[in-house]
Amino acid sequence: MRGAVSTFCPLTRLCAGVHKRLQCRGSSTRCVESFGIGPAPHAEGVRAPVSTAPAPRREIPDATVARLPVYLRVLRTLLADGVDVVSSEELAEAAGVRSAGLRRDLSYLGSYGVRGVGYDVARLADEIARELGLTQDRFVAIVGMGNLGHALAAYSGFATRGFEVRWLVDNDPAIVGTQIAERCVVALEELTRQDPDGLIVVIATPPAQAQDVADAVVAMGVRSILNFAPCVLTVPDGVEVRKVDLATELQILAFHEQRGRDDLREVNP
Ligand SMILES: NC(=O)c1ccc[n+]([C@@H]2O[C@H](COP(=O)([O-])OP(=O)(O)OC[C@H]3O[C@@H](n4cnc5c(N)ncnc54)[C@H](O)[C@@H]3O)[C@@H](O)[C@H]2O)c1
Repeated sequence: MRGAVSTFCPLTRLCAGVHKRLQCRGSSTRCVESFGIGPAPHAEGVRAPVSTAPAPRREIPDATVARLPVYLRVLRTLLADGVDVVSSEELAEAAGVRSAGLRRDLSYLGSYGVRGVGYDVARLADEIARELGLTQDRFVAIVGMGNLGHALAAYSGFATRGFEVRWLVDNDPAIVGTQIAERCVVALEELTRQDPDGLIVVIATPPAQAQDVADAVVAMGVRSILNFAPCVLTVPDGVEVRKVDLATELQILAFHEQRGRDDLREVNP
């Protein structure tokens, strides 16, 4: 059935070639939805598959997920500048990626743009935000209000990307109750009494305390942790931990720089 619709789909004609570019997988409904052009009449004798079942979730590679926030940032800047449509080349250049890679990334979302026209900026931004789970309110709790915690609390970039820093947490009685970045620091016990829905916990404690903090917030129902402490956290299935380690990034840069120098020496001994 899917093959039959793919072969005879009248949208090839109606979309003036766009449908081919979509590499139709047999669903003209999907084509209509992808381009927001409204339902199309179907050729005689050809029936579009009608399904009310939700489309199966497509696996998205981690590398693509990592680039989606970059695309979203660029798209929101374009929106703020009043740009309605952007070509894949323009979007790719602004995001610092190749346009073929960008098109492949966006194809995982079912976004193929319109040939010769480009992507609808607002629509694509919405799609990416939805895919990233940013249509739900997200709150951040920073645990550990030392040097790093202070810097993170003062960082305005969370709010501009839709993350409200709601809780600043420490276990030092000298710090609990003080104001940092116009917020009152609370004890960890206070945080664990809160609703975990939409909460992401940032751990900025010394490594020796990070597992205890992770255990406490997992027990309250938190499912997302961003860990700055240089240690491996053990968490149950269903809890996602991302690790940030600037020193590791520097080591990777050092590795590539050394490789580059070695390559040059091989060319010009
Ligand atoms: N990933 C990175 O790139 C990166 C960069 C800088 C620092 N770090 C790491 O971030 C962490 C914090 O660094 P820092 O310089 O801010 O340290 P810091 O000593 O200045 O601050 C740590 C804070 O954590 C609090 N704390 C300790 N145990 C706690 C607990 N159980 N509950 C709540 N609060 C607790 C302390 O009271 C203190 O205020 C360290 O693990 C450090 O190695 C990582």
